[in-house]
Amino acid sequence: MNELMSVEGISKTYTGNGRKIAALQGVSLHIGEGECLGIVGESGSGKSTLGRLLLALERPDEGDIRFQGVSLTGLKGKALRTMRQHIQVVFQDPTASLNGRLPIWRSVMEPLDNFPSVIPPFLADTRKSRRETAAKLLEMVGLHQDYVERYPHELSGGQRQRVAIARGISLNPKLLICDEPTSSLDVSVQAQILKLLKSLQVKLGMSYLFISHDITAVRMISNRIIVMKEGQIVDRFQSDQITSEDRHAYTRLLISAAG
Ligand SMILES: Nc1ncnc2c1ncn2[C@@H]1O[C@H](COP(=O)(O)OP(=O)(O)OP(=O)(O)O)[C@@H](O)[C@H]1O
Repeated sequence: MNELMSVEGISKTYTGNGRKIAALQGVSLHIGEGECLGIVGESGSGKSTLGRLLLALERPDEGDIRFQGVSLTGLKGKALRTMRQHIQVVFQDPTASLNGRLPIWRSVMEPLDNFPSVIPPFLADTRKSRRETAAKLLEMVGLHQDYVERYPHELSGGQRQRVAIARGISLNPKLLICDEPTSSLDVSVQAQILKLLKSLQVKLGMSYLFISHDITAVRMISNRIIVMKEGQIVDRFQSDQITSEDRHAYTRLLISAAG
């Protein structure tokens, strides 16, 4: 499997209330092309910080992040913008990530409006019309095209997350960072969203970094899993090795807490 992203020894420290918080300490990992890497750990273990650094929204204090061999840590201006096209994100709370004053089609089109020259193969027939493009993207995430004219408050939580996923895939990214994408949803809706993410990954050949505190959700979708605790990686394994005796005591604790 070709390597898409590699992370070498990254650290990030924040200062809050006059004290230093080591959010990440010497984290190294890689993500292969077409693979889903799961990141699991309890609240505060550094998962979202890792996601923000991989999105180049923040820079690490130490270490390097490479995307297809190119270091993100040194990128600026146009080069950074171009790279962003390939790494997209779906956050936990679709209500916060969608603008409540805009019809759905405008939110879905936001990334494509920022990259007018990008024409993903699955949008080749529709790219001339923004509403048609949005309708096609909604169809890809299992929503009827009539939803293009609706507003976020008219949709359920699961439907809003589908809209956020439609926006996340719109530029045909190589990597989709999913930061707790199912955590705000009811259990039955969570399963549907995981199923959708899985099928889109196969269809579009994307890689995922799937971040969650929920080891059950992570194991359902990931090829490999990394377990984080207090800013460090404490365990890493293939998903089918989750019950192996080699698992770290903390991984076992997460599994037994999940029931
Ligand atoms: N901008 C910031 N300023 C100060 N401290 C921060 C900042 N961002 C994160 N932290 C701290 O860094 C640590 C790691 O936070 P992070 O959000 O990455 O963890 P997490 O595993 O994603 O947890 P959660 O699921 O609760 O978001 C926490 O102690 C958090 O309070």
